[in-house]
Amino acid sequence: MTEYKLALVGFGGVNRALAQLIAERNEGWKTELGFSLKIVGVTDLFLGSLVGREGLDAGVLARLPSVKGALAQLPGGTVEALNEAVIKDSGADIIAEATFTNPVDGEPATSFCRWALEAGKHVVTTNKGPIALHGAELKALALRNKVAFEYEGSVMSGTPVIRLAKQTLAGSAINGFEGILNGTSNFVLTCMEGGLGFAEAVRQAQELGYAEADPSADVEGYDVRLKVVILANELLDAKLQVSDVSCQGISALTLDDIAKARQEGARWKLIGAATRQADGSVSARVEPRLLRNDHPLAAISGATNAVSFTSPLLGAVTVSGPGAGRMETAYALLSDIISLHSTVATH
Ligand SMILES: NC(=O)c1ccc[n+]([C@@H]2O[C@H](COP(=O)([O-])OP(=O)(O)OC[C@H]3O[C@@H](n4cnc5c(N)ncnc54)[C@H](O)[C@@H]3O)[C@@H](O)[C@H]2O)c1
Ligand SMILES: N[C@@H](CCO)C(=O)O
Repeated sequence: MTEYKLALVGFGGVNRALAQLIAERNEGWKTELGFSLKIVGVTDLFLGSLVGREGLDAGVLARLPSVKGALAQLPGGTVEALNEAVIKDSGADIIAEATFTNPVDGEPATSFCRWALEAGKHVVTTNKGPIALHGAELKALALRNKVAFEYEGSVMSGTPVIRLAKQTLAGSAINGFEGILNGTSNFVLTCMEGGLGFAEAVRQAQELGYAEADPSADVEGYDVRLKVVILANELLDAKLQVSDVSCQGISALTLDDIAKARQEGARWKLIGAATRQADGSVSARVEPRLLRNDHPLAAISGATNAVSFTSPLLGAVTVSGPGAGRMETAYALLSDIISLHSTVATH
């Protein structure tokens, strides 16, 4: 039975939920999944860092108070985030990277991924920055170092989209997609349909763990733009850069706009879409769209997301499920580990 040693980089909502999952389910995974996980390192800018080569108590970590330097209160912990040491020297086989998404240059997460891959460690991440901005380089680095680089949670949280489309829709010649790809903005629009103001709806999304560290990334569409780039490059072989995708968010929509749409049998949705053109190029955009109530994406409410892939063989194939949430996204990290385990097991 395999035991993977895991280091958690960024110990906010997602990696803390992963620690909770490990605390509650690790024993069962031995028989269910054929492996178990041992946390050997944790590092976080706010909480500090801690290495325990013999294994740290996942339950204690999951219950750690969210106060500055909290990891220094545990034996051997420090107030500094010793990211490089935890990534390279904690003895981890897998780095679970879940620091904040930087939509501008993907840092420092991209460097964390590079350090790990260069050191021969598998990387699982929910961070959209490194994939959208440096995905090709990091995938090549992983290949050269014969390790896995998995990022299912970077699009639609725990809902399987990337692997599902790449594996089970392989050969279907996907030629475009459109979707609701941001939990926060869809949650905000749903709240506003119920009469709640924009600022209060954003505050609730933050409290529920859906929003980015800077929620303007959610409501201005920048987060969706990263996801559109990831999906287009993965599934349409598009080689898009972030600047190729036009982007408009939902912050200009008022309660009046939303109420008027409802009276007319329609709903505002933030849509991310990409289409293969006749010349083979791929065009992509992020924009609020007014959808009639009978549109398949119109009924998607709250933090739920959905994406419809179009293929000449199948027509539209739509996947829907949680688009954000701490535990839902932690599950995506587990699904990445399951995937790398099956790859490692067959080599
Ligand atoms: N929460 C979700 O629903 C969700 C869903 C999908 C993807 N994601 C992505 O997953 C990642 C983590 O999300 P989260 O909700 O846990 O965010 P979070 O803000 O709760 O946690 C991020 C943590 O990273 C730490 N951090 C920031 N900079 C750091 C640095 N330089 N070194 C070490 N630690 C650093 C912060 O202190 C914080 O504790 C983000 O990239 C986010 O975009 C989140
Ligand atoms: N802030 C993001 C998290 C998931 O990527 C959202 O609300 O969709």
